[in-house]
Amino acid sequence: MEEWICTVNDLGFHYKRGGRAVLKGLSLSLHKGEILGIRGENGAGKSTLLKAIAGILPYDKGEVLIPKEIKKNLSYLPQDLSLYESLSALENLYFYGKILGLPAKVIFTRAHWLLKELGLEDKERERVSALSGGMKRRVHLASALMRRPDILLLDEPTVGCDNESYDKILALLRKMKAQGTAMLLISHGRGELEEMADRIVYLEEGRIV
Ligand SMILES: Nc1ncnc2c1ncn2[C@@H]1O[C@H](COP(=O)(O)OP(=O)(O)OP(=O)(O)O)[C@@H](O)[C@H]1O
Repeated sequence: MEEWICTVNDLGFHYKRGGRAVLKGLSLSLHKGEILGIRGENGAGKSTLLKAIAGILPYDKGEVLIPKEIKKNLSYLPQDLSLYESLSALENLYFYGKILGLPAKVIFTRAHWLLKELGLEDKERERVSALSGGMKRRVHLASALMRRPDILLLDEPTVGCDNESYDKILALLRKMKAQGTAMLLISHGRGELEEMADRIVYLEEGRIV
């Protein structure tokens, strides 16, 4: 049997506001090094599921099992951009590296590498506010990769991207996979899941069907 890295059993969740159950006994497993694609209609609960796995939402019932040493090395990329517009790409990455407690030298080495991989080496010192939407998406992804994660939770990583940004982002994700990172990937876009995922599951009515 394949080794799992994250198992979700019978997960239930409802938002206080709204009251309706969003996750209704959802179960899934993510295996080591795997990319698991998650599909579902708008409002099916995909983002809610990622937040519950990331530990941001306290679920009502069920369990999320992630080995302790892996849990410390989990990254979550939210759908909404979380960048300081008035800071440069490099300064944003410095900020995220500091949150992780990394030494400055390590931060700069990693940030330069990420920005180069994403085709932004000549934009390092530009304010984020001056970058295109696709370039912002690339910096946003880099912010979640300041340390190589064992598990990466991706909520629409290429939404609104031009072709170049899309290609750069997928190329970096492939590299991360080759380095052993497992991913849960939500996407609506242009065959991204077919291109990237080892398996695709469907979320419907709060469950995987
Ligand atoms: N903070 C919140 N408070 C109350 N209800 C919420 C909140 N966030 C999401 N919801 C509701 O929970 C349900 C699931 O939302 P969620 O964002 O998880 O779906 P999704 O599958 O990611 O949708 P999309 O594909 O549109 O991003 C929706 O009905 C949504 O309106």
